[in-house]
Amino acid sequence: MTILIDQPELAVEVEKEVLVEELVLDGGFLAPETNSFGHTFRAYDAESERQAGVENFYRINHISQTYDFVQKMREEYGKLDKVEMSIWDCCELLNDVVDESDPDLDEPQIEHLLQTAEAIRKDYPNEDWLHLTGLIHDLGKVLLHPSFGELPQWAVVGDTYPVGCAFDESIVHHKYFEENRDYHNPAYNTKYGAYSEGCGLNNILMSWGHDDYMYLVAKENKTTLPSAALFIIRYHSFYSLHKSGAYKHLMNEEDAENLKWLQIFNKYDLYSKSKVRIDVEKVKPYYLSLIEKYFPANLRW
Ligand SMILES: O[C@H]1[C@H](O)[C@@H](O)[C@H](O)[C@@H](O)[C@H]1O
Ligand SMILES: [Fe+2]
Ligand SMILES: [Fe+2]
Repeated sequence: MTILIDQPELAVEVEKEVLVEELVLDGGFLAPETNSFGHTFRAYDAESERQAGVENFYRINHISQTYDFVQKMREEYGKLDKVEMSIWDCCELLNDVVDESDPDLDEPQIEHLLQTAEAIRKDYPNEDWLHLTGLIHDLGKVLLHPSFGELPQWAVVGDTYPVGCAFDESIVHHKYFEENRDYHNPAYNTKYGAYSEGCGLNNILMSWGHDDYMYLVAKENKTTLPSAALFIIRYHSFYSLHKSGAYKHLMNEEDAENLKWLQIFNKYDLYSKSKVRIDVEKVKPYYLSLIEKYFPANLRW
């Protein structure tokens, strides 16, 4: 936040400066340096109680996410014929869900949704669409739930990446791709593979999981959220792009614009992970009002 003060009298200027500082300190979101296990964030090789489980998760994920698999899942889940439910009821289903791919968090996922949204709210009080994006960005993890098909964790959570072209070295635990069938297929293992320069992310297949699923749900249920929100939901786990800058040759101009919002969003998604719980009942009325503004009462999932 920047407040410009034009030619103030000296005494008043000092007073205002103190005020501005306090506002920033109290109100802004401060990213912590370490996670709740005492490590830096996303330290996939650091010895910690979560390390072995997370690495095993990525081993199975990298072996199993193939071009064919993704095609089948998109087709099956694109039907949205599993459940009819409101956004908030879905959030509550995530009460029981813990994400096995995450080295930084072992709290139930509903806490992560609220922690993300509330952190954004501190820095962007007027962007209500971004608050709601925070709340729903991981809602696709309901795929783990029995009524949504009870998919295994490797097909729901973790970082995502394109299939149908070479797996970039910056992807977490890259070595396990050697056991992926597509790694040995010349149609899929070159820089462009099944794609072409600047074809746009909308035209590539991403490994299947909660991002693409929630994107499909939001789009097909005709959300009125802006396109940046849909982009954030769809690509927030695509760290090799938004953090490492890989795969930029597949983006088009619109992707480049939306990427700016995703990079803002990522700070709150990653660094709000903590053991400090949000009081669900206290913030619920605010989020219900946003859901009502941007979504129908019941959605097809
Ligand atoms: O472990 C995490 C978690 O599954 C997140 O929801 C996903 O967005 C991240 O990319 C991933 O690293
Ligand atoms: Fe996520
Ligand atoms: Fe998240």
